[in-house]
Amino acid sequence: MDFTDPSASALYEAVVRSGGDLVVGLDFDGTLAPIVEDPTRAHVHPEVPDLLVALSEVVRGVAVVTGRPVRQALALGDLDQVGSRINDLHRSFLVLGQYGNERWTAVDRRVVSPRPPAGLAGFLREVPSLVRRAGAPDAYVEPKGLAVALHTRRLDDPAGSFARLLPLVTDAAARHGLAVEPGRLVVEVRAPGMHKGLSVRRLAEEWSAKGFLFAGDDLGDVEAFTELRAMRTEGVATMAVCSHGGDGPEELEELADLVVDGPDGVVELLRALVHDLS
Ligand SMILES: O=P(O)(O)OC[C@H]1O[C@H](O[C@H]2O[C@H](CO)[C@@H](O)[C@H](O)[C@H]2O)[C@H](O)[C@@H](O)[C@@H]1O
Repeated sequence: MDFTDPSASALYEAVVRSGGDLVVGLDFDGTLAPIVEDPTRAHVHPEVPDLLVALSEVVRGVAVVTGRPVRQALALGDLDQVGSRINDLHRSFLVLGQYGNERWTAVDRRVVSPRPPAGLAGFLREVPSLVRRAGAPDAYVEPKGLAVALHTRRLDDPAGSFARLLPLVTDAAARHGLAVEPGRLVVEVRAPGMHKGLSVRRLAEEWSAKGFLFAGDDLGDVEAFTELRAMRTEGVATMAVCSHGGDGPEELEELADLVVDGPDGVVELLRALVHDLS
């Protein structure tokens, strides 16, 4: 792997030195799977399944940490099958869904999840009026069990619709005691209190990580990147990788140690990691 930035190169070498004590956390959409118009058709890059298995053999653990419900990520990423293969090798693999609220491990093979937040049913009743008032009546509404995501990517004016929808949704979510998670032409409403930063911290503790590499592409990954910075001051070798593409947020790029070119770039990096750790 060629690094143009010497500080990224030094961080990568430190992460590689953590070897068998390294944890790799990977976001799903925009990181393992290219962004597509229809969220039900977001499949992982074809090399991802084999790479996750190969990676699991040379690191302490591999985790997919996503805003998606676990079951969706398992289906779209063929991750159930990946989990079986990794389990057969007696290595560690898990999927944390809905920003860490749901958990699935290759050993237990069942989704552990809390109940939907109390305010969600009330918020859902308001959705038709919210999208109408935002001039986005055809926004795609993605029910997620513990949350709901409102997508504007397939509308005539995706960015304008998103900008009009966000304040209305933020106000309604607050009235129902819910949190708002804006993303790439999507705004999600969910329970407060959990985010990818906490997920990263707990994974590092669970797997006694001496190194942690995390790759993500969206605002929902900001807390994970921030947590990696904190862990670095505590002596853990960390690297935050931004999977750059199209409408991804500048804020994440600014926090990143390395910016790669979308899922293709993530795959190239994971390939290098497997090679350098073997
Ligand atoms: O944490 P992630 O794995 O990145 O999940 C975040 C959200 O991703 C999905 O939406 C995004 O990807 C779609 C498919 O490429 C795209 O159409 C949409 O515009 C993106 O925002 C997913 O649908 C959401 O539920 C996730 O929360």
